[in-house]
Parts: sequence; structure tokens; C-alpha cells
Amino acid sequence: MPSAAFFERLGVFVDPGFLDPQFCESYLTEAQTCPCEPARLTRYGEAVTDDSRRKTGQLQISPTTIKGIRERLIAIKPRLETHFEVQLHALEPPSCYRYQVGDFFGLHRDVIDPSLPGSKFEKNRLVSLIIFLNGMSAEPSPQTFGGGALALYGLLNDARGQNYGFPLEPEQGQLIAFRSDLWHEVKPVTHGERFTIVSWFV
Ligand SMILES: O=C(O)CCC(=O)C(=O)O
Ligand SMILES: [Fe+2]
Repeated sequence: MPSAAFFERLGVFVDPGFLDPQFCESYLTEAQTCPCEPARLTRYGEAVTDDSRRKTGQLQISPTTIKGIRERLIAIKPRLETHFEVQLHALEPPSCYRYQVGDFFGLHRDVIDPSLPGSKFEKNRLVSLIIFLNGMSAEPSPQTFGGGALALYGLLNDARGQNYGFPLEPEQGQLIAFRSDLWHEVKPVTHGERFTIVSWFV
């Protein structure tokens, strides 16, 4: 799979050690026991579950943990503004996801066309943020998962590149950020469980 440096060269923001291993470990412990419900997606302004487009669990992580993540994300806002050459305002509340075997999130963009019904946040997202709490491995091993690559489309400006999704291999503690109008998908998980935290700057 292409390296993190490859994605950086194509404009993706990568912070490999955004969360330290201790934070990730305690998060994963919390995630074992916290409530989980099917993640939804927005269709014509309504939050719906649709297993054919998104099969993902949404975790109810404690407010204390979320606060720690929010603070860390707000701290990197100036770096993101410089990188994306854009002024950022608010941070949406982070969402926590668990992908079990077979779970995925089909091709989508995080920003909604302003003419369609939807929340103010969803229409104004500028930068998408994804944090990986655990990493990938070819063979099953504790705390890793197989499959579950994040494929990013439209990174190359030529016609062929537009239709190709470069797969990014998640690593524990890594944060990646990209413009919210980029098409992307999460490939099905083939073993283990994949944990991410997702948020957006508007
Ligand atoms: O979990 C991920 O890696 C990405 C999820 C995503 O694209 C989203 O929540 O919009
Ligand atoms: Fe997304």
C-alpha cells in the first residue's frame, strides 16, 4: 500500500503520533464495554441506517475521553489552517466508530450540497479528520484488524487518477486530515475490529 509520505505529497495531512500509545490503549479498553449502536448516514436531511452503504457501529465513549480528543484536535487547528490554506472555525463533536468483520462505509463525501436538506455542520465541513486507534496487520493478532483500508479518491488531477481510490493503511495513533469534498470509503474489515474517531472542522 502507498506510504504515508505518498499521501502527504498529494496534499493529505498526516500526523503519525497524534495519539500516544497509552491513550489508544485506554481508549480500546473503554471501547470494549461502552454502548454501541448502528451508525447512521444522512439521506435528504434525515439520519438513516442503510446496511448497503454503511455498516458501522457508533460507540458512546465517555465525555471525559471525548474532551481529551477535542482538546488535542483544537490544538492542531493552526497547523491545519496553514496546510489547507483555509480559515477554520468550529470543531464538530467527535464521533467514535467500531468496524467489525464485514463492516464498511461505502464511497461518500462528508460535505452535503448546500441546496439539499441537511444540518448546518454537514453543509459547511471544510476539513475531515480521522484518527486510528489501532492498526492493520495481514494476519489476525490482538488489537489489529485486516481489510478496513481508507481509500481516498481524486488525489491526482488527471482523469484516471480521479477514479482511483488510493488505499491508506491505518496505523495506531495516526491522524489524517483531508478536504471534506474528497470522495472516500472504508473497505470491509476482514478480521479483528477497527476503531476510529472522526470529526470535522467547519
Ligand atoms: O472510519 C473511518 O475511517 C472513516 C469514516 C468516515 O469516512 C466518516 O465517518 O465520514
Ligand atoms: Fe467520511
